[in-house]
Amino acid sequence: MTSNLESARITALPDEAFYISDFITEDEEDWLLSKVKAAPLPRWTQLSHRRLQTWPSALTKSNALLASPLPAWLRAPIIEPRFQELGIFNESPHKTPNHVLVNEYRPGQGIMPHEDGAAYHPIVATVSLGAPIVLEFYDKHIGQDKETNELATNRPKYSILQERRSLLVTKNQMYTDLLHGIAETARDENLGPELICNWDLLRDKEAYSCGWCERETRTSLTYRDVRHVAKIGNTMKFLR
Ligand SMILES: O=C(O)CCC(=O)C(=O)O
Ligand SMILES: [Fe+2]
Repeated sequence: MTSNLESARITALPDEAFYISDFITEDEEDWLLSKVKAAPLPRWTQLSHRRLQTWPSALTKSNALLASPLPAWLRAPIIEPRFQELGIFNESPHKTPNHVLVNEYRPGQGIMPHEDGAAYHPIVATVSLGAPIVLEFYDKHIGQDKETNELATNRPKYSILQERRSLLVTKNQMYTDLLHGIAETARDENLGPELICNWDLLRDKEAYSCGWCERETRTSLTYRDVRHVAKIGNTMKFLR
């Protein structure tokens, strides 16, 4: 896949991650946000620190997806043609994402460091809408830092600033060997070329020249390929 994405590579990272700041237009962003808002309230799962929609549906207990197409508004123009042109999912089992999470974070909200696990092929493509946010990556091992006595997981190993309308692709060891999370804060701080791995690829560095950014509501569309798809008629064994 990487040939078409090579200019978007985040070279400060040891394994594969790519960032495209202008992935969708402002009109497309407005339209996508209106589609997210148009979903009926029961589509949302309210968690304590964010809310989310799961398309086409939540995975079964055995981590299978019940075969069902993604809605048209999540397919075009993001998958067709843009992901296809970039070849992002060329190496994944179904050659296309079949599952999308819509996460909405208000100021002060976030997601605890976690890994996405074996249900998905290790490629994640995230489109950011509405406002910038910092995604942080942590070592998996919880150990004590000898100098500071802090738990190692308290400090991110890498930080990526995701601007609104951007695409972030992470794969392989970024997926399997690290945890990722979003701090529960009203303000992202320490923004600058030292700590933000994709600083050179940002659309608007000036906006962060003060070193911080006040959070506003940020919505993400997280595209992945679920490995196991259960066809209708064959679903009963997956539902058990
Ligand atoms: O909102 C994001 O960018 C991250 C979401 C995430 O990590 C997840 O839903 O597993
Ligand atoms: Fe995640």
